[in-house]
Amino acid sequence: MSLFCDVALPVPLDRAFTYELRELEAEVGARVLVPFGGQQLIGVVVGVHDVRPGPEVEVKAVACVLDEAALLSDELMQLGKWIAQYYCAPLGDVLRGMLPLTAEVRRQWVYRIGEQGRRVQYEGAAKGSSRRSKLSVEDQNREYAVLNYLESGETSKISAIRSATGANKALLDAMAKKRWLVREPLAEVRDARRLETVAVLEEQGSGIREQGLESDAAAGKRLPKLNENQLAVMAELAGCGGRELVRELRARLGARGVPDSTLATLVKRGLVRLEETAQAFHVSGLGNGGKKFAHEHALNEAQTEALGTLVAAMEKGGFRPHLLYGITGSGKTAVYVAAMQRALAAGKSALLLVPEIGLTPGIAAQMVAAFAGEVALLHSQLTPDERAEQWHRIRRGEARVVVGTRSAVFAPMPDLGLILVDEEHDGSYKQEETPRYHGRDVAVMRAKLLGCTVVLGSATPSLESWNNAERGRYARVEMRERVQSRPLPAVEMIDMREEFRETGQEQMFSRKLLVETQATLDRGEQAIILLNRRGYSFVVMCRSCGEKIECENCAISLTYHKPGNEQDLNGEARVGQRLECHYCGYKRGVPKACPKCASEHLYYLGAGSQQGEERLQELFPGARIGRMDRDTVRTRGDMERLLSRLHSGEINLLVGTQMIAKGHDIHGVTLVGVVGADFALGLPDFRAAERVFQLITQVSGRAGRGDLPGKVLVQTYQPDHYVNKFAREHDYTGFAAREMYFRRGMRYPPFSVLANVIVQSEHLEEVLDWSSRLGRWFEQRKLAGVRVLGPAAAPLSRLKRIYRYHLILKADRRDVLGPALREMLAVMDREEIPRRSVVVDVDAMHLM
Ligand SMILES: Nc1ncnc2c1ncn2[C@@H]1O[C@H](COP(=O)(O)OP(=O)(O)OP(=O)(O)O)[C@@H](O)[C@H]1O
Ligand SMILES: [Zn+2]
Repeated sequence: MSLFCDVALPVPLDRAFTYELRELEAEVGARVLVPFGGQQLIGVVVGVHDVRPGPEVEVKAVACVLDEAALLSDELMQLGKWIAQYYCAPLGDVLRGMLPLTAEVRRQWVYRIGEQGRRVQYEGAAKGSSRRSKLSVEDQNREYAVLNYLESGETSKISAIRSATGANKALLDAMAKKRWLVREPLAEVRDARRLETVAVLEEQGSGIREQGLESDAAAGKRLPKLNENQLAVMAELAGCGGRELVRELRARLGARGVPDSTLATLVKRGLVRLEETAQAFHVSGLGNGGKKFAHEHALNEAQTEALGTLVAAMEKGGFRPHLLYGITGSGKTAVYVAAMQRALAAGKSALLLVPEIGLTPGIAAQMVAAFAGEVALLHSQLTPDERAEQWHRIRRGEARVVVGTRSAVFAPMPDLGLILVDEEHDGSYKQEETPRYHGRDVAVMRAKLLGCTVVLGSATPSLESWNNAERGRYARVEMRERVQSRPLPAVEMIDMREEFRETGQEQMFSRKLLVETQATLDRGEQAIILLNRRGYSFVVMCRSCGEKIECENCAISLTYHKPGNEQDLNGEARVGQRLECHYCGYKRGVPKACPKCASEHLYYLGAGSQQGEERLQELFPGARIGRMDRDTVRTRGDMERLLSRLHSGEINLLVGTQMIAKGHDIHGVTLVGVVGADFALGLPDFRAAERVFQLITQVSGRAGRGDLPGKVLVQTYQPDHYVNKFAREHDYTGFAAREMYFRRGMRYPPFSVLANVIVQSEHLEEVLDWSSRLGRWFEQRKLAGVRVLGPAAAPLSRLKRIYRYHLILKADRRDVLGPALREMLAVMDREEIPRRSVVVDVDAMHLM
């Protein structure tokens, strides 16, 4: 039995803390509860030993060991340490992110009587309760009751105090504030909830549905006591086949202003019953729009060959990274499924990472169809309880197939034999908070530690991965044809400068796009149009003073939103027209005059998806239009409903932001329009061209996936830009070669390694001071092989009231960048620049 353990805590310090075990036993990789700076924190044991720290350190005792055995395997502990090192992040933060088990520990407060409280109690008893107070007599009496109740000095939970005295939390906290009570956190472990509640429409209730509940007051007449809210609940339930998770139901109805209590009323009246279900997962819309699921296809030649390469790698064993470059519609999913089946057959488990399950629910359905009960899904819309439940299932080996977003790369799978990363180029794999790891790169590292096969798949690989393949670090597997020899769509560029010259008008849509859209709809086919900004207009400018209306908290133009049938972000009431900040969510009414010069000539610029929808409705009154953006799609459910209306053909014209480009496989789409995508070419970020190329290629890839060939029209002001030229030819390889040439010349990744160091504070003076001190230090230090750009104001110079300056570090080699950053962090500590004020973003995806 060891005397001490070293614990990694989620605090911004690059070190572990030593605690005394005092007869407790703790394994490396287990969680413990320990006192830290006046609170109790959960940390992970990273070492046990008998070496007492020096006398200058006060060693406290572990309060509680939360896990009998290690929760994190050796392999995951190693991976965590690698991440901490590589991304310069505190190990405690990394490990906390790897263990999604917060649900198992509920924070609770306990109270005990304080010194001041004793005095008051004594005085009160001596003089009677005549103290002057703003409180009601009732509350004053309650306060005394609480003091009496806690007289013994023991701590007590809020629930116990409340039932004894009637005091609520606000009253207790107010007492703690005037030091009558002492408030302490109590962390307690409980089992993750295993059950979910489902609402089920009762017989009597479904009868109502058949009589046409949704449409009219008829149902209301027959059952005069059902009010509007109750009818809404019944209709929603009927709409999902008479059964739905209560959680989902509440979310959807809540968004329409129906209170939670309505469901309870219906239960009381016997129209709905509640059932507990052990099934934490619920993949609705399991249909596949009449198409076959991935696992039902006999693989074609290219797919068979790709699979052969992957299976051979798995059989050989060892670390084998692959880049699967397969054009849009080449059938990559079927190859993933087949490879995963082979891994399972060999007694291994398989992990598939996807960018955002919510945006491509198709993938979840494909996996559930192929692997049924063997699948665990991990994504951001799980509640903490569900996440914990899945985590344990996976760890017990009950789910040998895991499909999930970024953090699923930490899934505690035994015998992991295959890791797949779909759409490996997607930016959402990068976590934009500490630890700022890249899920794809962590996947490759995990495969390396385990010695297993890893496959990165994409139609538009990141230049980093492409370069790794060119250099032979990754084996390249290619699928250069669409399934069933379907052609890629013809891509045509429409020069919007010429369009303006010829029509003399600035129009959102070109004449050609309108003609082709009409023809597509007339033929009974579907069209989608990309307008990659949400809202109505994304700039409101004053014609007199030239001022753009900006957010109060951010250096960002506010976006104008018209009142729509969409709900407000909290899912509450409907909102009217407003200006909204897309960074911090700040909203304000629409001013009549310029806030700066009071001129009434406000000018709305830049068409967003909401305006696109409105214009299309005017231009094509007969079209059945749908819109897909963050305003219309809030939950997985929203996305599923929208996609099923597309698959069924109920929607024949879809407008939306880049969400529409994400992996959707809608066979009726034959026309894709791209509007205003080259705006992003001008952004001050070295990945701008790569992103625009990916976007155009991916959205083009949605056309012609069924029996009919597709066509793409790209409206642009720069038809000769190389991005547009290569996109027109579907020439990824050509684009990559050209872009590599620039990157090499400018020494940008993949020809250097880069870190963005962002200095931030609410106070501009601090930001200026700290960033210039860091800048001077780099200048004097003259690190060999490291170039430092800046400090300079970040392109987004203020976000959420925080001022931002940055330094960009470029290094030739990884092994000089890491030490340079760590030295900088040490200097910051010496100079007392707070660690939380400096963000170190290694391999930053955005330099904004
Ligand atoms: N061997 C096959 N024969 C016929 N159809 C197939 C075959 N394999 C896959 N498909 C179908 O081809 C379509 C495209 O497949 P999938 O969605 O996997 O493409 P993808 O390569 O992932 O493309 P993207 O990168 O655009 O998402 C799907 O409808 C799929 O069911
Ligand atoms: Zn803002």
